[in-house]
Amino acid sequence: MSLSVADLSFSYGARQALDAVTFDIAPGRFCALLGPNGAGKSTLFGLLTRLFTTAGGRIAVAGHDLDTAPRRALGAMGIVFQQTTLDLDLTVRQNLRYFAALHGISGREADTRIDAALDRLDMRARAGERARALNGGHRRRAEIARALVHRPRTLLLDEPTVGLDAASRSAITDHVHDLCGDGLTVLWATHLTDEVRADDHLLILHQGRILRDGRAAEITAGSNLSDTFLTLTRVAA
Ligand SMILES: Nc1ncnc2c1ncn2[C@@H]1O[C@H](COP(=O)(O)OP(=O)(O)OP(=O)(O)O)[C@@H](O)[C@H]1O
Repeated sequence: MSLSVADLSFSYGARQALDAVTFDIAPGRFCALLGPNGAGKSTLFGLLTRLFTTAGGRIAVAGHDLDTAPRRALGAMGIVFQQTTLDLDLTVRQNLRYFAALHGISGREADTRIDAALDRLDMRARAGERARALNGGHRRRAEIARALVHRPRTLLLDEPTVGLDAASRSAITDHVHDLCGDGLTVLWATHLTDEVRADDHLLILHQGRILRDGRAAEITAGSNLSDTFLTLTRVAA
């Protein structure tokens, strides 16, 4: 499995944010983690990226246990956080070069990888522009390209379309779906049902618990996802 999470629980003091969360994502799959505000998506991302830790449960990335082999596990992961982390005064290429250097990649090898990552997001023509000059959608694409430079096996994105207009949102959702299939696995957190496709692996998270885990089309069973999601999250509220 590309990403394996078993029996993960987490509390902020008395408030339980995750309750025995368990799922596996197969290599090359796009997995949508769909949950309303407060479902626990960011908490799960915090644990996956080791921003914080919890005593119980287990996380493995590309077979590497996050507790016992954190460098390998984190090295197999690309991460795009909700808030932008580009240096707005640097060009797109400089931002990616800086990130590559942090991973010990420099010189011609870095440039080759950066060009390939920018091509995957259709961003090569923007490489020389300062991040500040880009619109929100292109900044996000630059960040996604940056997260691919070290060739991760699994890409995590925490609500990557927040604050974007409809056209940029749809373009980024398409781009990231296109990234899957050649071995890259994606975990995409969202509260927007229109970002999920029928063939996606879908996890519905509500109040810290996984309510559904399967192919989106099977979960909706002919109904539309928005209705299914509202019904599920209303019933369990
Ligand atoms: N630092 C904190 N201290 C206390 N409770 C917190 C803290 N961070 C989150 N919570 C609570 O934990 C639960 C899960 O929050 P989390 O931010 O993980 O959800 P989310 O699905 O990412 O929501 P959103 O879409 O609003 O970001 C919520 O009930 C939230 O109020």
